[in-house]
Amino acid sequence: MREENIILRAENITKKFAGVTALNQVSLDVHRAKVNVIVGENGAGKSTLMKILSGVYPEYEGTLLLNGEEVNFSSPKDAMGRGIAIIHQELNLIPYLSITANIFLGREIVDSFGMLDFKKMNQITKALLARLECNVPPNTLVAKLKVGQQQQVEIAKALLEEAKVVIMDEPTSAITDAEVEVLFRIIATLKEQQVSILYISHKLDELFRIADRFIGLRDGKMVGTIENIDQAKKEDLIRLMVGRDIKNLYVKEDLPLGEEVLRVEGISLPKHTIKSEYLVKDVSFNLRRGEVLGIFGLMGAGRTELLETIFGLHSKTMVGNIYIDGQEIKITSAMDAVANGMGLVPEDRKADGLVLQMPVFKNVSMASIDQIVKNGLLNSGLETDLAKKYISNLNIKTSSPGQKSENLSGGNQQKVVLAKWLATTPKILFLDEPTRGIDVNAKNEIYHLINNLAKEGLGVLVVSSELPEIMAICDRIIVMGASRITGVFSQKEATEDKIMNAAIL
Ligand SMILES: Nc1ncnc2c1ncn2[C@@H]1O[C@H](COP(=O)(O)OP(=O)(O)OP(=O)(O)O)[C@@H](O)[C@H]1O
Repeated sequence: MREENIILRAENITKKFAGVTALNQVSLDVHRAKVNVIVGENGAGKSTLMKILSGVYPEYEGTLLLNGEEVNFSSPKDAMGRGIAIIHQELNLIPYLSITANIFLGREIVDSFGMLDFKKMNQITKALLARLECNVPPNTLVAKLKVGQQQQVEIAKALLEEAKVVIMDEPTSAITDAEVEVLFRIIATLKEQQVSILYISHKLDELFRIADRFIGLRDGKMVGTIENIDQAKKEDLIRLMVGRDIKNLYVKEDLPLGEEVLRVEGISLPKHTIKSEYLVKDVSFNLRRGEVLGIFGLMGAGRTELLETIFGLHSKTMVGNIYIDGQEIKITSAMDAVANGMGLVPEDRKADGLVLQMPVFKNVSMASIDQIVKNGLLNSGLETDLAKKYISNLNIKTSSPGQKSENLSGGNQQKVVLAKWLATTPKILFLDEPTRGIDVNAKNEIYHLINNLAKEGLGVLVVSSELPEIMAICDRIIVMGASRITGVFSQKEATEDKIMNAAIL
């Protein structure tokens, strides 16, 4: 690669946190006007590296060169001023400001009287949004936008600063398939405009669509690159990430099923705003011990709302009946659900699953107080042992059980939420997108774990929007479309075509 085609170079970058070396002598090049993809397992150091490149962490060892010139960014603003923008997984917009106000925050245009020139700012915003195929009026409040559109606003912000390098950290984790297509077109246009992209994602299929090259990180070290994408196979990518082949990507064991553990009949959930419309409409199914039942649907199909309704989170507005072990029960809160042997691993781990400020061991034990209280006193030995067991079983990468949960990598935070619910030893487990943000190796581990839970007699209900995942791990698949059930398939009958056709009914 000729020097002028390298926009950004990292030389021997080391970053240490208390007790953890997140990056160890990492050297790599970012190629100009290419999609440079960073791959690696959970905790490999990808996000830490992106944060150094974008000025979030000004303190590190080693050297950064931008267009051959040494740089040291003191803040994200400083990096942005030098043409490096980052689009974080959790978007950073202010919901109750307009798109224009968000885009121009801190660099507002004023007219000759010193007044904010909204006309001009709206015009520029409109033009930026048009470049991104987003036709929403610039004065729309950000709170009213879908996640995909909010991401487009973040990209528009980067374009306004004429960013030369745009860093995207798992940009497709919360957007619809249609929005992913728009994002990929935007990336292609940015490349034509000589913008360089640094991209992180665990979705291997999408990476093959957009990557120009792969850079592998493992345990904080740079392990190599794949430059010749056309000839690369999925196995090559997995080897780069994990350091070995993962043979036999998981397929569910065919286990004998036990008695019915859960049955729901006629579950409906009206919308708060318009009572004649429904988020969940007349859903009935049963779940047996040892069964892994999948719920597939496109975004907005009502899958998450269905799980929440059964779990007692909408008890005031729901209708329908719930039976556990053949007995009808009324569940009016999450506490009721837990007392009746249910566990729910939610989709949004930061909002619903994890207290980020708390150490790992507290998050693990939080829903299992009865197991760690002896004679009315909390037994901290039992509490730590419980955490250690799950840290080991789920292979959670943390410097110690006492580490603050917010310091764990995204994928490892997800595993802590899973541990919290497994520790309650439920008989019915709801998993909502359990492997979002989880690397290919850990995904396999989680699939085996689900299988083992089923073997022990749990009934498992899994919501997933990844078709290959749902087809590999479930005995039976319910498809939802427009708030109702539109198809049910056994693992043997299910094909991608049949499931997709039912989902878009
Ligand atoms: N602020 C922090 N304090 C302590 N340790 C940290 C901090 N930030 C990251 N780490 C640790 O550094 C390592 C690398 O984390 P990083 O978030 O960069 O991984 P990642 O490759 O982005 O993982 P994922 O795919 O799960 O998002 C992990 O072991 C993590 O626990």
